[in-house]
Amino acid sequence: MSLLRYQVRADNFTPFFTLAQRSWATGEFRSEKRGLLGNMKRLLGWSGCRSSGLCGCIPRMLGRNLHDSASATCSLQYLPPIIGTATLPFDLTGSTALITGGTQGVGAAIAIAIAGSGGNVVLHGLRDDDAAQQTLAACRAQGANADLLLGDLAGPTEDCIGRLFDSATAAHPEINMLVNNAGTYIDVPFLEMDFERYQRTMQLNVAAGFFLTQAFARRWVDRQARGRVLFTGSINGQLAEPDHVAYDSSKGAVLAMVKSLCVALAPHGIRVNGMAPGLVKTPLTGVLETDQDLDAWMRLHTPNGRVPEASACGGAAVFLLSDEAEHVHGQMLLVDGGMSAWQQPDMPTQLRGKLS
Ligand SMILES: NC(=O)c1ccc[n+]([C@@H]2O[C@H](COP(=O)([O-])OP(=O)(O)OC[C@H]3O[C@@H](n4cnc5c(N)ncnc54)[C@H](O)[C@@H]3O)[C@@H](O)[C@H]2O)c1
Ligand SMILES: O=C(O)[C@H](O)[C@@H](O)[C@H](O)[C@H](O)CO
Repeated sequence: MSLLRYQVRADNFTPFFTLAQRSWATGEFRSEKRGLLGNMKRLLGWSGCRSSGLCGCIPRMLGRNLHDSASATCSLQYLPPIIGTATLPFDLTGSTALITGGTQGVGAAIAIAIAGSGGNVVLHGLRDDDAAQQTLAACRAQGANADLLLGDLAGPTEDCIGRLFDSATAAHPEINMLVNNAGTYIDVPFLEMDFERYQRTMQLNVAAGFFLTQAFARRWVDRQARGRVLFTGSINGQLAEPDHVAYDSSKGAVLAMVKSLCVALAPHGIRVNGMAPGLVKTPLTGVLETDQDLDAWMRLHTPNGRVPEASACGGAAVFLLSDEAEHVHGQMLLVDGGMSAWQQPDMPTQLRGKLS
């Protein structure tokens, strides 16, 4: 049993703190959970909060967001107003994520953001190459334990999922977050699409995430562990493109799966959400680096005028995985610069004028 005395300015925690904003919370916190007090100190350090020699936090936050069986007491003291806003750290300390397709692109950006938020990562990818090694190094540079597992998730479902699940849980039994990110698109006009390419798209983009989530959910339910699952969807799960019928169908399925899994797994304490990028720069969309016309067209059709690096997806992923999103279930968060909010971006102004 360890003891932490705390004194914290309440306006640093307004999202959680329903009491008077101009106040100090002081009190004691006892925990039997190893490492939790260290986490609390780190959390408070990050939020720039002043402490009374020792660090601490409000009991409500401890009880609700860290799921600890801790006891805490609290008293309040009225203080003059303090100007400034809180920054809330999304702390993943003590968590380990398996990220499929985590070696490059969007998956690597998610991995690096998780590492930067205190979590550990197990990257999964098709090959061990320079990109994979760079991502591992970037995660380790942030203090994370980082491992790499390889395998092809577009193969026969039970074999490839079973192999990844067995090797990941054998090496990292503590995995409590699954990021189903690996995906591919095959850009073929609908009338030319064949069964083999359709099936490969669906196997990787849909079936792999379905069965990997099932394997981890069974494990977490058995162990009464609160797992978290994040899918990488796409804006194409909600908006169509002519030559993307298989891809769009797969991402539409991911959107529906996030909602269905939420309903199936929330009663077990498992949270499932998705993050849907618009167009971001990754090896998959490498043409953007060389094709100025395409890049310019995409900027023109994105309200914030940007086609960002994949790192733009990291913050949304970390938020959805964090305890700060504890009541966020079954959502697909679009990270698209506003593209999906823009109705008929191609309509010329003179035609649009006729509508008004
Ligand atoms: N780049 C974008 O603009 C964009 C936009 C929306 C959604 N997405 C989605 O983001 C996810 C990642 O895309 P990206 O752009 O980073 O792609 P990418 O090609 O840069 O990276 C793909 C990752 O998946 C892994 N992978 C590929 N095929 C695999 C297989 N058969 N088995 C196992 N792993 C495999 C690769 O090793 C790599 O780590 C995908 O689900 C994609 O649909 C990307
Ligand atoms: O999911 C994705 O990989 C992206 O959304 C792409 O499909 C782009 O949106 C499209 O290529 C632009 O036209």
